[in-house]
Amino acid sequence: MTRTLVKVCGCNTPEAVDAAVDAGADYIGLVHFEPSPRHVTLDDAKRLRARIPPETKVVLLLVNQQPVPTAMAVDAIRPDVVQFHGGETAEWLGLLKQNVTQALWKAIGVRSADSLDSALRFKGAVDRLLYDAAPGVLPGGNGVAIDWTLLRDFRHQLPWGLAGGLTPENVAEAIRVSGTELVDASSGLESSPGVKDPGRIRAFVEAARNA
Ligand SMILES: O=C(O)c1ccccc1N[C@@H]1O[C@H](COP(=O)(O)O)[C@@H](O)[C@H]1O
Repeated sequence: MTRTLVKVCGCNTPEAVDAAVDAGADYIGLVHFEPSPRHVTLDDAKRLRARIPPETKVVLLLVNQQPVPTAMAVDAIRPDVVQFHGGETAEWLGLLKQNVTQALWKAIGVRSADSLDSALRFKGAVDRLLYDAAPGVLPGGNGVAIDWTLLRDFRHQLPWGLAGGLTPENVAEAIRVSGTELVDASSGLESSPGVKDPGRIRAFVEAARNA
């Protein structure tokens, strides 16, 4: 049985970061996007990053940032992964990939099987695709699930992961149906928008591990 990788995203306090580390998450996401209730400034992100041990990977989430702010954020935080969750193009990400050491992930808003075909344009430009619901109020973090069967039936050409509306209650089923090797959750692990619940973080990691 393969071990499913687990990302806990939107950790914006020391308590949330510590809960995700203690639960054994593989990746911890820091959201640097002002409209989000999970936004952290670069100074706060740096402080949170310092609490994360090397065996837990840090993912910096950016949305439609220009090249200079992107470089500043990457230099300041030194994440292991940069996750792009906006309308960033394959061309731009391909250029960026030549200039940074971090792994690059691109979130894809999935509406239908066509979304998966169209995302193949990111082949060579990013290291992983993260399938999420199509943008709603925010570009992500809306707690909306996608049709997991689309992923099971697709011939994947890049490493990929599943996001969108995952919770401790549905993650085992999501892994079983989609066949994903990585799950990513944010709003489903909260007691209110932007407030992580340590108990739900623990339950999510445990449910994913036992799936
Ligand atoms: O979490 C946010 O506020 C956010 C803001 C802007 C872009 C992405 C965001 N979150 C990411 O969206 C997916 C799905 O989240 P959810 O589990 O449905 O809440 C995940 O990668 C979040 O990190």
